[in-house]
Order: sequence, then C-alpha cells, then structure tokens
Amino acid sequence: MSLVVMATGGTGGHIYPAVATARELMARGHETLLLGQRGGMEERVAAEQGLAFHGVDAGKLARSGQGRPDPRELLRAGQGVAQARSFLARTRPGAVVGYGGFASLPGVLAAQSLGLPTVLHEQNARLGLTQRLAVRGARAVGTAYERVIGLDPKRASLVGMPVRETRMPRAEALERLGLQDGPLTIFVMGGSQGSLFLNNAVPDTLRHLLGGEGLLAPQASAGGLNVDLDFTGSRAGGGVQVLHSTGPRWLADVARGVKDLEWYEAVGFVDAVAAWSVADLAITRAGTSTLAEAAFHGVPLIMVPLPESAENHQFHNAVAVQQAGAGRVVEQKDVPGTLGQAVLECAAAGPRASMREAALGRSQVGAAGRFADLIERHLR
Ligand SMILES: CC(=O)N[C@H]1[C@@H](OP(=O)(O)OP(=O)(O)OC[C@H]2O[C@@H](n3ccc(=O)[nH]c3=O)[C@H](O)[C@@H]2O)O[C@H](CO)[C@@H](O)[C@@H]1O
Repeated sequence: MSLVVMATGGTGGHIYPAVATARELMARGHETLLLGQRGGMEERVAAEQGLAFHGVDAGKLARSGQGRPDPRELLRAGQGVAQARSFLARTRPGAVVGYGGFASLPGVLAAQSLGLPTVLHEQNARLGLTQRLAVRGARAVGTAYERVIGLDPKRASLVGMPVRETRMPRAEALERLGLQDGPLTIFVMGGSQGSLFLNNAVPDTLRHLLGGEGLLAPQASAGGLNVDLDFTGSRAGGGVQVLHSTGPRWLADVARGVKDLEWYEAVGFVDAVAAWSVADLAITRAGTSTLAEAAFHGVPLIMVPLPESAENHQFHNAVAVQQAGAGRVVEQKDVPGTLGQAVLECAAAGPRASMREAALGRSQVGAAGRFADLIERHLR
C-alpha cells in the first residue's frame, strides 16, 4: 500500500474529484493527502472532509493570449515547486495525481523533477493550461470526456468524472439543511464560488413566479403558456422551497434580498451531497462536477452556462445534458424572458420524472473507481 498525493486546488471543480478519488484509494488501503495552496479553498475542504492536507505557495499563470504572467505570481509558483519538492523528497509517495488548476502545479512539477510517477485528471473537454504544462512528464491522463481537445487520444483514458457517490437519507439531509418535507425543493448553485449573475437573477424570477407564499398554482401560466403542474404523486400542494448556495462572498447581499421570503433559504456554501439528495430540480451553471453530481443524484437541471468560461465550454457541457433529455439550457442573455417559464415547465411532474430518468442514465457511476485503477497501475 502506498501514499498517493492529490495535487489540487482553486475551485470545487478541481477539488471534489480529488476528494472522491482519495476516498476510493483509502478504501483500498492506501494513504492519501491533498497538496494545494496554503490557505486555499482546498485546505478548508480537506478539513471538512477529514482528509490530510499539506499547503505550499502557488502562483496563477496567465492564460495564453491574456498577456504576460505577473512576475510575483511566477515567483510564488517557483517557491511552491521548491516547497513541494522538499515535502515529496521526504515522504516519497507512490504517485502524485494532478487535477489541474494553478494550485496543482507545484506538486505535479516537483514530483516530475524527482522522477516520481504522476497521473493527471482532466475534467473538461479541453486540456487546461496547467495540464498542458504537466502532460509531457505524466504517465497517464484520466478524462471525463471521450475526446479532449489538446490531448493525444493515445495518452487519454476515459474514466469519467469522479464524484462523491453517496446519497444522504432524505430525513437526515432535510434536517441538516433546515428544509421541510413536503414542498418541491429547488436547489440553486452557481459553482463553487457562487455566481453573482444567478444571485441577482434567480431570487427576483422566483419571487415573481411564486409570490410571497412560495406557491405554484396547479395551472400556472408563463409567457402565454399554460403548464399543468400536476403535483399528484410528488409532493402535494404546489408549495416550493428554495435552497440557494450563493458563494461565501455574496451571502449577506442575497440573504438581505430574500429575508421576507420564508420559503427561500440562502447559504454561503452548502454540503452538496445533502443538497443533491433532496433536490427535485436545480438551477445551476454548467461546470463538469455540477453536471456529474446532478446525474448521479438524478436531479433535472436548468443550466445557465457561464458565458466567459474558456472556449465557452460550459455551454457545450450544458447542451450535451439537454440533448440527453436531462435538463434545459437557458443562456444568460435570455434569462430575463425565459428562466421563469423554464422553471414552470421543468417543475411539472411529468417532465421532471423523465428528466430524472435521463439524468440517472447519463451518470458515469464508478468513475472514482476507474480512476483509482488507472492510478494503481502507475504506482511506484
Ligand atoms: C469559473 C470557473 O473556473 N469554473 C470552472 C470550475 O467550476 P467550479 O469549480 O464551479 O466547478 P463545478 O461546477 O465543476 O463544481 C463545483 C463543485 O463545488 C461543489 N459545491 C459548490 C457549491 C456549494 O455550496 N457546495 C459545494 O460543495 C459542487 O458540489 C461541485 O462539486 O471548474 C469546472 C471543472 O474544471 C469548470 O468546468 C468550470 O468552468
């Protein structure tokens, strides 16, 4: 059994696949730890998840086409590599696994300079900047998509997106989140940092749609369209409750705006396993972890892709989900006119049931296990 180091950080999209794989490797008897930026989101997540953590400096490298990197960031990146090198020289892990993002770079480059095996995971359909710097020296690359732009297919192994494959019992999740059993539960989540756009748009849209009581009328109309909401067989009464993860920075603003709405709960950051376990419908961005988690839990999605995402990849991610019948894409520019209507259409029992089936059908169950197999094949 070996020590396997997970080099990761920066955003939830890079950190949670590392958490899922770490759990799988630990279940197989290996030791693991997360190596990332000291004081970064990864340090907090490791503590919450009961995982060991080692922090180093890390520096953001500018993306190509966006000018030269800031010299102070480059210096921090260099210091991070030196710090990671001395840590890895001391601990001599069996492998270092890089999940992308600037915080993963020190660990991966340090490992390669020491001749330790490195394995990468690419979560998007296009190889990220950090992974491009690390790929040459890596033994293997696990991917979430069949084709990854910028990656030689001969080097890629399609393993899927590792997600935390746990469902929380409904009663426990409701209690943990302070929600009720009965109303239709809408989960709003703008990725791991929250989304200012969704934070502004969603409360207004839902207030307009549901009124002060948070009720969907059984025959509601939106944009001249009558929608049969038929709640029979689901939760009765047409009552709705919303759980909105705003991102820690924006919580106070959003909470102030919805404080008169008893059915609207704003939180800075939520236990996503609990939230997915009770959500009937979710309004989200379209990062890969978000989509993979929704698929695992069978939650229909209304996706508002982040328009500035590299190469517009979130839009392409979201279209794939829509084509599979597991959700609806509403482009950010169309939100004012169409988000409310999309909520009405997706809240109806029939469409919700078929989207749920389609979501479950998309789930790449066992991705963490397949990625752990790949890592084990390359252990020292
Ligand atoms: C702005 C940005 O750079 N976005 C990228 C980033 O998104 P981001 O980090 O937002 O990535 P994802 O949507 O993939 O994942 C968010 C993760 O955070 C978790 N979570 C979020 C909110 C919360 O309250 N609790 C919680 O646990 C989610 O459950 C999920 O595991 O990485 C993704 C995967 O590389 C990319 O596709 C995104 O384009």
